[in-house]
Amino acid sequence: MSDTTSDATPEPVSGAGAGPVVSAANLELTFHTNDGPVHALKDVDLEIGQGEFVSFIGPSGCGKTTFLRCVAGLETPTGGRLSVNGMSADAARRARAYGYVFQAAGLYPWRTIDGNIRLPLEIMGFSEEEKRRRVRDTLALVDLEGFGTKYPWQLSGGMQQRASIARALSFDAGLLLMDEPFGALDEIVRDRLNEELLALWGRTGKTMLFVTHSIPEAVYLSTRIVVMSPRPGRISDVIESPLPRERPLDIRDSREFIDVAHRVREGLRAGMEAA
Ligand SMILES: Nc1ncnc2c1ncn2[C@@H]1O[C@H](COP(=O)(O)OP(=O)(O)OP(=O)(O)O)[C@@H](O)[C@H]1O
Repeated sequence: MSDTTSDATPEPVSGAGAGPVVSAANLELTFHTNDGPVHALKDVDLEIGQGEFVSFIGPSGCGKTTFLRCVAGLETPTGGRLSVNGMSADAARRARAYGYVFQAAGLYPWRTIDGNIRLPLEIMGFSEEEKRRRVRDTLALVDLEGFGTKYPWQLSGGMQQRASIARALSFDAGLLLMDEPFGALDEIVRDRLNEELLALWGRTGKTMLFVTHSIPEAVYLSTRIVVMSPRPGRISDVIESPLPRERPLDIRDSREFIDVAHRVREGLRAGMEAA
């Protein structure tokens, strides 16, 4: 939809109602390839409530991305049930129930940062005034005020990833799907973005699904950690974090943090041995 065709502002899409935001029961996905079937997900049972921060951790190829793509309605499960905001994942995708952040920032190089954040708003037909307001507000949320007129290549990797998060937040979906968004960044930048993401989650109350390979990142960010094992991708442990929601970085030195990290590591090891 062009921005000149509508002055109306679409309904917000953040309301998920009282039920779980994501509900998966016996979820299965088998890819049929030339080399035979690939069992990417099997017997996945998981409910994720409004405002949770859930990380998915597991060895390469255990189905983390596939699960996120199922929630996003980008893959069709071959068995079991899945609902997102109480509807099918496909209906939730069409209702723009989520923002998606990928490992690579994926910004269009020919658009400014403003222009990149505007893109989903243009597609969704927000009014010009609303587009301006939302771009301004989301730039502020990710601490990029003053960078809207820059092009992606003029920003550091960490700033580009913040812009990509702003783009996913701009239409105020209640659910944010993040697939290793900080995997390519150095540790210092990653630490800072982890702190910022936690603060942003605290301010917005969104439901977060976050894929990572890093145990400290999963433990630092999450209210729950889903440990997955490979061949086929199953959930081998779900760990409730005892950490408070307010988490300074040095919480990583605390006993509770080290204990949760230890349990994640044990879960990963047990999953690998069982596979
Ligand atoms: N479109 C596809 N067609 C066939 N096989 C696929 C497809 N997408 C994923 N797979 C396979 O499904 C399995 C799960 O892949 P997935 O990308 O979900 O794993 P992952 O846990 O996210 O891995 P990584 O941590 O390396 O990103 C892998 O064996 C992968 O090769």
